[in-house]
Amino acid sequence: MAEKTLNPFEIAQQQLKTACDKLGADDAVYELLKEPKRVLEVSIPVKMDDGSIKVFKGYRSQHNDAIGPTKGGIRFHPDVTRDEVKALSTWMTFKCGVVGLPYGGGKGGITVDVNELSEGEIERLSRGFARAIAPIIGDKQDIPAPDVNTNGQIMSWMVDEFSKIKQQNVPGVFTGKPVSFGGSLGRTEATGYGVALMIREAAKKKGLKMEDLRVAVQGFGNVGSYAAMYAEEFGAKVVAVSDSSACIINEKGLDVKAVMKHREENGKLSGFEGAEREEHRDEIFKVEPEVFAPCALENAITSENVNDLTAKIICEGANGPTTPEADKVLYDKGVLVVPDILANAGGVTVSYFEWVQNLMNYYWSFEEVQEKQEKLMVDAFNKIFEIMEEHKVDMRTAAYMMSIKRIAEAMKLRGWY
Ligand SMILES: NC(=O)c1ccc[n+]([C@@H]2O[C@H](COP(=O)([O-])OP(=O)(O)OC[C@H]3O[C@@H](n4cnc5c(N)ncnc54)[C@H](O)[C@@H]3O)[C@@H](O)[C@H]2O)c1
Repeated sequence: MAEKTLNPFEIAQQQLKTACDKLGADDAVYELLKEPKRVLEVSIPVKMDDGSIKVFKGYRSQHNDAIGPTKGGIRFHPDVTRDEVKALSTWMTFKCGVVGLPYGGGKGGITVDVNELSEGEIERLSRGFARAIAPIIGDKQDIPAPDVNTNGQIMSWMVDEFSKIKQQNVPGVFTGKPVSFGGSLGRTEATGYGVALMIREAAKKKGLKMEDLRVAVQGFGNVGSYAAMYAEEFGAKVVAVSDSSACIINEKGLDVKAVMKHREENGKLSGFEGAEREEHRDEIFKVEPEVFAPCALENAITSENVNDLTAKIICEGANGPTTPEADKVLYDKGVLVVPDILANAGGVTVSYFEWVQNLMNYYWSFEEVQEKQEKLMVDAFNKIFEIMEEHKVDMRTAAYMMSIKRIAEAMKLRGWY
């Protein structure tokens, strides 16, 4: 049966309520967190290449700033709505809280199909959005970053526009910039590296040795490819990876760097010569590994395929890859699901490092960045694992509980309740 689709903001509010109830939090905590503190809706006029004017709708939601400035990406997509942006900003509050970053959640978006725009139109739209949200953002106030269909170039235009308005250079107001323009080394690898770190820690808890692990990774983009590469570097065998084009399988272990090279040259996994077998992309659910890492899109593991999975560990590189129904089945089967808000927090963690480096104007080596990321994420994993065992809940609920407890304490100290 197909799962019920809920408005994303209603889902975020439900998850918040469950965790607040489990924590026994004061009613005021739910009341303070159930709605963003501020949502700005803007109209952005853009002069198109043909001389006409088009007006786009954009949003910036700042969910909670009890712990520090708000932080979260900006997406350019036709499906962007006010409620989606509000939900994503709520989830960012939890994600930052999980790794203990000194931020609350924010998110922004423009309702637009970028495929219909020229590069010049995208630049004018990006600069227009930066001007429109300039009154409420800043390196000590709200720090946006890239998300779906936005990138380092777009962040650079926005930094330039914001700096012109403020009449000073403010590189730390946006993260996800190219390394040559104040970005951090290690950011490209960060999310996948974090996923592999979480696989390693989860395996330790399950009493499994990395050398004995067979890993399958769904999705071979930024997150999936680096998750597979580092899992292999930590000693595991990556037996299958998939993308939209195919699932490639090698029981003896794929050479992940060779797969990355093939994907770079051909734009897809299909046709990789080092595979024993090439199947339909959904065969990834049937390869029976010890670890499954969904790193593609949301709603990948559903009640329809959850019973095909034999993995003992699921590490969610993607956002929202497991439906609530499938999550319950996995919990009942004793599968350890490392939740998205922890497993893919490497990205926002290194964005935080980028911001710190911008504020200091002093830049770290790649090794220093990865070392700092490892410490933050492994500590967070261990703390959440303890909460999970103490309260006999799944790891997702434990992660929400830890995060909400931190925010609730800050709100209490500020005298908000
Ligand atoms: N990039 C980051 O730093 C970051 C951080 C946190 C969370 N995430 C989340 O991770 C997920 C992936 O992000 P990304 O940046 O790697 O995106 P990406 O566009 O680089 O890669 C997505 C990959 O998924 C594949 N894919 C799509 N549909 C598929 C299917 N049905 N079966 C198998 N493969 C499929 C694509 O072919 C591609 O290889 C998203 O949910 C994103 O929100 C990304």
